[in-house]
Amino acid sequence: MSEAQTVELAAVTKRYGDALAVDAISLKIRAGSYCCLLGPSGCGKSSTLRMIAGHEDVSDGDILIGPRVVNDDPPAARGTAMMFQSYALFPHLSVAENVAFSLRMKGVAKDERLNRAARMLELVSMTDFADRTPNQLSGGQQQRVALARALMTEPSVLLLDEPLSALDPFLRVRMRSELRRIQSELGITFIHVTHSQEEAMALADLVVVMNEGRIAQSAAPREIYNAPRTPFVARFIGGHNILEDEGRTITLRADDLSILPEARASEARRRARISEIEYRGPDVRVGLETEAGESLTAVMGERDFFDSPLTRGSDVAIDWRPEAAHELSRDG
Ligand SMILES: Nc1ncnc2c1ncn2[C@@H]1O[C@H](COP(=O)(O)OP(=O)(O)OP(=O)(O)O)[C@@H](O)[C@H]1O
Repeated sequence: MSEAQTVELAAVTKRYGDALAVDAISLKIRAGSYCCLLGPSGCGKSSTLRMIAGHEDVSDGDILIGPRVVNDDPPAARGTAMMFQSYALFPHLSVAENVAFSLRMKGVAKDERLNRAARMLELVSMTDFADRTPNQLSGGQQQRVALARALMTEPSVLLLDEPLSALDPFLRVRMRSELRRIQSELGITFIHVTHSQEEAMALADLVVVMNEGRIAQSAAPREIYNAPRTPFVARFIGGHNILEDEGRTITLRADDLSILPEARASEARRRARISEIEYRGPDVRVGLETEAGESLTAVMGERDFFDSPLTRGSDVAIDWRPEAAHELSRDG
């Protein structure tokens, strides 16, 4: 495998005609790290990935891979490889031949290319399927083959565009841990586009949350979760309340909100009425309407909830530790 490389974006902009898809974003991705570009549909994450790959021109700004500006390099000269959402395997070739295909194009001798393909199939735990054709594989298996094929070119940066979105939820979680294992075994840089905050949290060293062509926040998953910077980030990653408190806009994790008996209202920060109770297995989500008309959510561990169950329509008091509140900046 090649050596891992840093990827740096310096004020990178993408326009399609008059439409601004990516708006002067700057970002440094450490060599050998796992980065997730996260955001809702249309926020510019795929355009960003395609510009790094060289499948899309940069309208403005620079893309650096390692020390080199690659804006004008063709995709094959960048040391990147791309894995797509649709696996695009050749139906008439065996798994081993699919994986070895890029080497065949380069004129590498058959023995050597099949040897290298075998090593790659071992990495993705597909050795036993080498002689099958793609239509004899499950979705998850096809995806491993596509991953092995992308890695055959020995990229220093692997780009993955929604690689798990076609899988059922069970397989998605399994492949997620496989991706992480493969990335740490190879030690190369992975840049993975997703709209799933759960996927980004589980995989990434660096989560880059995008909104309307800009970076809303880029940080380690725990920092994003514990201290979202803007209302957009807090809403998008979920599990947070946003409220006005003492002239500030603050965010509070739903599991940092304590529900107290109404009798303790004098020592609590808000009075509220329980509007909804949702059982979710490991925990229970409690919807609350405060006297001031705010809709808040508390999440309690399943056992804690049933130690002293609450009922819909009852009046309670709510409180939080001061250190659980984080002040938000404005969006944009
Ligand atoms: N080839 C194109 N021509 C014109 N506009 C485009 C093109 N590709 C993307 N766009 C627009 O640019 C914006 C960003 O698109 P992009 O595909 O990068 O977003 P995304 O975050 O990856 O969304 P999704 O998750 O839906 O793929 C969108 O408004 C989209 O409509």
